[in-house]
Amino acid sequence: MNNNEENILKVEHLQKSYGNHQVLRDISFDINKGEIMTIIGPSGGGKSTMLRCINLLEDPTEGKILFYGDNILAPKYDLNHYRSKVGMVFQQFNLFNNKNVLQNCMIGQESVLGRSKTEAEKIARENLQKVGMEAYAEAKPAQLSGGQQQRVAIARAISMNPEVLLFDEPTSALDPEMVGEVLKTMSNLAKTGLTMVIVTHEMGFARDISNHVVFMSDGVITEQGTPDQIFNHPQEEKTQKFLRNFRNEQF
Ligand SMILES: Nc1ncnc2c1ncn2[C@@H]1O[C@H](COP(=O)(O)OP(=O)(O)OP(=O)(O)O)[C@@H](O)[C@H]1O
Repeated sequence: MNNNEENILKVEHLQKSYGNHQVLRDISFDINKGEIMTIIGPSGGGKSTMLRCINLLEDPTEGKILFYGDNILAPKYDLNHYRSKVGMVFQQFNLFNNKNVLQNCMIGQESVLGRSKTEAEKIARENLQKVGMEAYAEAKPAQLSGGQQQRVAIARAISMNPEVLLFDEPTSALDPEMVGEVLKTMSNLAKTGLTMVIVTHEMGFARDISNHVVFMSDGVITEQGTPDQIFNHPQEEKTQKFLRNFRNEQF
C-alpha cells in the first residue's frame, strides 16, 4: 500500500442494515491517491453494498466516510461536490439506450459539470479513443456487444474527471470472450494514476492490478493487505478457503 501518499478516502466503522438484516458490520479502510484497491470475497458478503454506500446509492446505517478528511455524511457536507468527484461503473453498464455513444459520454459533462457542448464532445471523443470505441461514436448502445458497452461506460465515467472511480463487478454480466477487453481497458486506466476501487470475482486480475486487496465475508473485512500478502500468504482460514476454490481454475 502507498502509505506515504495522500489519503483520499477513509471509511470508518461503516455499518448497513436492511431491516433486521445487518449486511455490513464494521467496515474500515483507507484509500490513498492513485491506489488500486480490489474487494474480493464470497457472494453475498456485502461487497456491492459497501461500494454502493461509498457512492451514496445506499445510506449507511452507521459510520463515517471521509473524503479528503471531511465526513461526507455530516449534514452540512456538499454532496454535489462529492458526487462530481466519485464515479461508478456498473455491472449492467447503465447507458441511455435512446442516446448514441457520444451523447452518453456528454450528458453528465454538460448537466453536472456545466461544460459547453463543444468541450464535452472533445473530451468524450478523447476518452472514447482511450477505450478503443471512437469508431462507434454514432452507434446506439443496443448495437454494441456487452464488452463494447462497458468500455463506453468507462469512457463516460472518466469524461467526468473523477478523483475516484468505483467498479461494481464490471465484467460479471459479460460473455467470457469479452471479459479480457474490459480488464485491459481497466489496466490501462490504472496506469494513468486514477484512484480505483474494484469489486471483482476476477482473481488473476485483482492480483495483477491492485496495490491493496480487501477480503470481505459476511459483512466484515476479515483480511486486507498487498496482493502478495492476500494471494500468496493469506493468514485467515476464510481467505485461504475462498482462494483455494479459484486456484486451479482461474490462476
Ligand atoms: N436492497 C437490499 N435489500 C435487502 N437486502 C439486500 C439489499 N441489497 C443487498 N442485500 C443483501 O445484502 C447481502 C450482501 O449483498 P451484496 O450484493 O452486497 O453482496 P456481494 O458480496 O456483492 O455479493 P456478490 O458477489 O454475489 O455480488 C445479501 O445477503 C443481499 O441479499
